Amino acid sequence: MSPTEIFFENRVDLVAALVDQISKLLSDAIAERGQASFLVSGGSSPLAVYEALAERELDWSKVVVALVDERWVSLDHAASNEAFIRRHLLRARAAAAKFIAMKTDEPSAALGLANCEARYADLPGHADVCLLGMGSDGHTASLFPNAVGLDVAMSLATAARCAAIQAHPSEVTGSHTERMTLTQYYLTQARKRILLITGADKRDVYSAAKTSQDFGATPVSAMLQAELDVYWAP
Ligand SMILES: O=C(O)[C@H](O)[C@@H](O)[C@H](O)[C@H](O)COP(=O)(O)O
Repeated sequence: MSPTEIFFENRVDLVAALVDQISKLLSDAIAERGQASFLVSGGSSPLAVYEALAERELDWSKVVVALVDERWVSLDHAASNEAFIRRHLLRARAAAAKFIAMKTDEPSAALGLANCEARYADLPGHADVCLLGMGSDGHTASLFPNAVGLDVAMSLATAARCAAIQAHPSEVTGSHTERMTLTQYYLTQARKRILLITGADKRDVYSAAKTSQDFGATPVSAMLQAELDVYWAP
């Protein structure tokens, strides 16, 4: 199986097409199953997508939005993915959506894991839409290269949905090495997986990741083994 590549000449066209696609998937899920679930990434790439989606007319009260990953910081911290999603997606019409946060009161992701898993148990076995990003180091979600906890997070031997991660400090992680992530297992259960990447550098990282079998060094490669739509623009 190889990824379906949906490449654009510019980011404006990419955002318009992706917003149309996600709204359609969420509306179809509501029509078919009475509710929709949307797994969302942080990072900078999806900002314009969330801003536009929030204005879309769909029955947001039937949508559950849940994080793909989180940095272990409080809600008032600039690096909080929860704060990012609340600010850019859970506003306007989308303010009516339900939201599942990852950060708990426990001092570490490992200690918060049981609580986080309990929250995510409210989601269906197959989320409807999962929007992923990718870092220049080949991470996706918070599946970071050679991180502590990566083996558990990428193990397909359990059906756990959440995993605690300690990434190595790098230019990409900065000081935010303590993370919670959805597991590879639960990410790949989503009915539609979308990888959003922009820029020439990330296209090169993606091209190399497509053929890599070293999932520990390039975790996004594992996601590229399953069906996935890749949205890219320069
Ligand atoms: O919170 C996070 O760090 C993410 O969810 C992460 O996996 C992100 O999607 C990539 O790092 C891409 O980030 P950018 O969009 O900022 O390049």
